[in-house]
Amino acid sequence: MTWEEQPPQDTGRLVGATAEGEELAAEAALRPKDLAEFVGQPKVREQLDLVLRAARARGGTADHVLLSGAPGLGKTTLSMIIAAEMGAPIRITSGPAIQHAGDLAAILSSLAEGEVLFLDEIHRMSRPAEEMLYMAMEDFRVDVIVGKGPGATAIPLELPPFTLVGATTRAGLLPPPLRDRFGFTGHMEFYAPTELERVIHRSARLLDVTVSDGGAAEIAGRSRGTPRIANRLLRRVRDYAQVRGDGVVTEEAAARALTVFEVDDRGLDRLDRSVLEALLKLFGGGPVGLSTLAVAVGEERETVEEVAEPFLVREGLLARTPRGRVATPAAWAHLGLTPPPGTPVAGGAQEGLFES
Ligand SMILES: Nc1ncnc2c1ncn2[C@@H]1O[C@H](COP(=O)(O)OP(=O)(O)OP(=O)(O)O)[C@@H](O)[C@H]1O
Ligand SMILES: [Mg+2]
Repeated sequence: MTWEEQPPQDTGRLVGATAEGEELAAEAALRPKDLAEFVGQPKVREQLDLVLRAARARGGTADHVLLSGAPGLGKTTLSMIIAAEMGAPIRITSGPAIQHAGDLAAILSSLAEGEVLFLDEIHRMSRPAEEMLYMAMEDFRVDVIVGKGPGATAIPLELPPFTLVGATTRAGLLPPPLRDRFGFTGHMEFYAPTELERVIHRSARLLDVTVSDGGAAEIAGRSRGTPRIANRLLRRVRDYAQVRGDGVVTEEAAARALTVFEVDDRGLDRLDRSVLEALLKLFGGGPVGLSTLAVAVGEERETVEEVAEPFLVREGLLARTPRGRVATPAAWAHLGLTPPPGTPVAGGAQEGLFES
């Protein structure tokens, strides 16, 4: 994928992992400000803590950091924490915003010493900008090209030392020379339910909402391992508790609210359930081709493949096989249906049915 192409977005879904518009302001208010406040990701937290402490002790600038992980897991939040922990200002931009090398040169040449440059969606930067970045990261220098054709000259420009923090949801798409120039890569994992409960309790305090332990657990279980979704569900459950209850988010209020908003106890929404239901009820659990499945649920192929399926696969409810999509026993159980006799058993039992 290059910077021009965009995957289908899942914004507008209550359980969508991406965010835009007004929600970004709501999110900013809930961002942890330092590493101690940042919940979960014990490995990345410990590694970053060492990297930053060492840099501070040396009185220098921290090495470049690459943060990779699915949307909503805290990459932007961590980049701001890195700046805060280093006592440095932060400049925020993104791959798609930098189309020409000149755009990048302008940003780089205006950085202050020690400043953190946060480059979101770094895998979507244009090729010429990427090449300029290599030299900037390694030698703190860029060559600014003046003029065109045979008369063009490269004017070297010294840069102050800075820390590049790159974020990507697709680390595999980064060219190796770029990946190699980061001193440290933090891989963000999906959060465990108990970690999400802590995120929810923390956000509830900031939003001034009372949430019981049961209420937090109920929301956490439906949040798909993602703090962004946990915070969003918390806001909707708070609305429900305020209008239909006494404002307190109990286990029961949370379960009822999320039933109203059609997010089931495993975090599946209407789209996910309709894909699963079609697979089970119309096609006996598969295998069925993606296009047929998409027509059956009245969605675009890409929507089914890129918006609904990844989570269903991650949850072990659906498998992609060379012969088509297949439901797992867990899918039948989740929808409370009994597989017809002779249904292929998932879990690799049938040879050739599942991808290696
Ligand atoms: N570890 C955490 N502890 C508490 N809150 C968190 C944590 N991680 C993320 N959040 C909250 O989740 C929301 C989304 O986080 P953030 O914007 O950092 O995700 P992201 O990885 O940058 O997502 P994207 O890939 O869409 O840019 C923010 O409101 C943030 O406060
Ligand atoms: Mg982000």
